[in-house]
Amino acid sequence: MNPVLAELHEKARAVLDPVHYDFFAGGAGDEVVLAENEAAFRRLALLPRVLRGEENGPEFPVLISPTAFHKLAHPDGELATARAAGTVLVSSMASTVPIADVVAAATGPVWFQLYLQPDPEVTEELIRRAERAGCAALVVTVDSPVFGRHRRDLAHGFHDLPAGLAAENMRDLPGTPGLRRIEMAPFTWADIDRVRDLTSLPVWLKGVLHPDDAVLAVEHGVAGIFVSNHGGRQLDVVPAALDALPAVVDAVGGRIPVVLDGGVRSGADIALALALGASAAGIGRPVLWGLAADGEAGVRKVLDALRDEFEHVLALCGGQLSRDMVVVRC
Ligand SMILES: Cc1cc2nc3c(=O)[nH]c(=O)nc-3n(C[C@H](O)[C@H](O)[C@H](O)COP(=O)(O)O)c2cc1C
Ligand SMILES: CC(C)CC(=O)C(=O)O
Repeated sequence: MNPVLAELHEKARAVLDPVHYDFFAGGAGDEVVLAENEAAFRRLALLPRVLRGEENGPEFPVLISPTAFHKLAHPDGELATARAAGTVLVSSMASTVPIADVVAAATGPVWFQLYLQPDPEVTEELIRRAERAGCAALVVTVDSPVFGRHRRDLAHGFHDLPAGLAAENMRDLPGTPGLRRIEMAPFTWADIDRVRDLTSLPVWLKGVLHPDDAVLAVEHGVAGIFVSNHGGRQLDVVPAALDALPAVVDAVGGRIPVVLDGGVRSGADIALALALGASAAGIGRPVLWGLAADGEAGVRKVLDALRDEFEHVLALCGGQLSRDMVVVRC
């Protein structure tokens, strides 16, 4: 793990209310997948190429994956994250700052993460809010037909945000004055088609693990996919996100970009994801640790540390990353 990230994690653990720390840190079930996401990177190694001179590698290929409730981490919440981002920020539908304010504060493109809602008018209004705010894409999370079961939250009895905090995008939606609860439901590809018909924004899917679903995503005109197991917070029997990546990349065959998130904690992790065919890596918890430890400056430290380390790893790899450079450790 990058030492800056490790230090910010320790600081976050020390300053956060333990209930909120556990909400951020925890996973589903026995937290097997939570641990595996990081362990999968340790099982792989990179064979660097030599004598390549000065090759131009990819730009800093990191985006901020959507995480809920940033005001639990810091009073400035998503505003601090947006100010620090400087790269794509996928803003959670469950943000504690309305999406228009997130976009206004942002230093890079903002994409809106959407959980489709059972009432289509509610879903449409959320999409319109994202459009009006100036979001550059929609990211529909498809790995959550039901809520994950997080034992740490259940043990603490943590179900609701403290007084004064709310999922601000869920205010004053059709049919409900005031706040509406986020609902999960089992949607279908026809619902994705409807979202595509409703908006001219690029529509990404987040939470694809099966290669056949990746092919369906391409066939349904999706702009890109996130190979993700929701940071180990949904089904605790799936593979590590990194282990699911190569088959999805092969199925997609370069037709759309594939982002990997889950367990990315260093420049080497980013390099491994790219070598296995990801266009970019997403980071979830490290941003929350930076935010909790030091607000906007903390998020910036996370991104700067990863950028610096990734560039160093890339230089040591001869400026290029490809699958033939990845080997399994003995
Ligand atoms: C506290 C927390 C809240 C999350 N909230 C959301 C969310 O609102 N929407 C979503 O699509 N994913 C959500 N995720 C999943 C992240 O987008 C991402 O897939 C995951 O955190 C990546 O793994 P990492 O934390 O190991 O980097 C959340 C993850 C965490 C840890
Ligand atoms: C269910 C959401 C409010 C947040 C989420 O996706 C998560 O906590 O993993």
